Amino acid sequence: MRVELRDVAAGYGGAPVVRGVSAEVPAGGWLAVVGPNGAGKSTLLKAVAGLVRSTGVVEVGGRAVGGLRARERARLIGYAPQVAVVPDGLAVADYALLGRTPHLDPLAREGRADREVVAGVLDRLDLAHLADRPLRALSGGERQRAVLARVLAQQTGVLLLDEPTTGLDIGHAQALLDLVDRLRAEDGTTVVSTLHDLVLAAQYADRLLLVDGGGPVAHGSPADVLTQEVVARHYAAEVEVLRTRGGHPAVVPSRPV
Ligand SMILES: Nc1ncnc2c1ncn2[C@@H]1O[C@H](COP(=O)(O)OP(=O)(O)OP(=O)(O)O)[C@@H](O)[C@H]1O
Repeated sequence: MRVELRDVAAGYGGAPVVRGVSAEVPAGGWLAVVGPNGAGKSTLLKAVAGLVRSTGVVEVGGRAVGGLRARERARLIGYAPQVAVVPDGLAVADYALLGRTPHLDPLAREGRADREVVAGVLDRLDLAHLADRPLRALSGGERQRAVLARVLAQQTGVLLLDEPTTGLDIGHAQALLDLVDRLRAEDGTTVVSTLHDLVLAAQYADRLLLVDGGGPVAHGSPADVLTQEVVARHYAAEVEVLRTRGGHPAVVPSRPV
């Protein structure tokens, strides 16, 4: 499902905190929104999710997000916020099952097929052994994975993931991004994510959008966007740009000797 943004501005009531953003993400594409703290990345994602007021065009599958009812939106778009508020007492599996709600008839209960979807997602996120554990009794990384389990159980054509790897160790971060990548390749799921980790962003996204001060400053392939000068200018960081074996740029901090 294609995502299209044209001259999008969004904010919280006062002056827009992000503006002038245009991007097209084809079905099965992965756009990573990167940029320094406070640049407007999360706000942009919320605008695509229809959760903050925006102007310009935000379309998913050719439909304006602002015109969709909440239930309809939840069938098309799965959104994982950077910091999710979760019902602490709920068990992991029951929480993930909430992701099936938009697919149920009103008043209907989840059926076997829904439980199977959840079991599959928990398995793939290494959460199966924690299925009955209340959310309050999870580590930070386990909790983050539970939030993603709910969103993946929603089985939407578009995934909006705000810093999905925060708090995850390198193995779980990789497993999560591999899983999302598989959904993208096999089901044509379209992904828009924010990612602070530029090494991961360059390996998984096919396009990067660099936002600074609320506006887009670079847009293109990871190799085009992640140059030493661009990163130095917009992050005020001393970095080197190495290459991975797969040819992806790997931005690493360069400590003065
Ligand atoms: N609910 C809100 N009300 C008012 N201003 C907000 C709100 N949320 C964020 N902002 C402001 O909007 C600007 C952009 O914030 P946003 O969270 O989009 O940045 P970000 O690029 O995701 O940052 P980070 O990398 O730190 O997560 C910041 O100046 C922030 O202080």
